Amino acid sequence: MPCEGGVPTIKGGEIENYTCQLKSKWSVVDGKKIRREFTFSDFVAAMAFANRVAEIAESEEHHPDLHIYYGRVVVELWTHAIDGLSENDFIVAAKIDEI
Ligand SMILES: C[C@H](O)[C@H](O)[C@H]1CNC2=NC(N)=NC(=O)C2=N1
Repeated sequence: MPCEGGVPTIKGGEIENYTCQLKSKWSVVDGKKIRREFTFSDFVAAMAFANRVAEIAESEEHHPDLHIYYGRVVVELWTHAIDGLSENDFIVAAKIDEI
């Protein structure tokens, strides 16, 4: 379900319960975002990955912040509507981990 507010943020020890269920190691930023860096051979490969992330974001109606560099993409997930983490962030992270 897309988030339009009205749900509590996932906080504290609960964040760890979610991150440890992800296949890869996402770091927690300021207790309100999760972040992972992906590396690639060049810019074209990084862009191709970013476009696959965009497809997931559109189908889930939940959109990460993407920082695209030569050979590197940084993905940050947080839920704007509640200014913190929701289950949607972990669902999208799990799908990105499958790319
Ligand atoms: C109406 C629409 O589905 C909502 O605005 C969605 C869109 N994508 C979103 N993405 C993220 N990361 N946070 C949100 O709160 C959010 N809200």
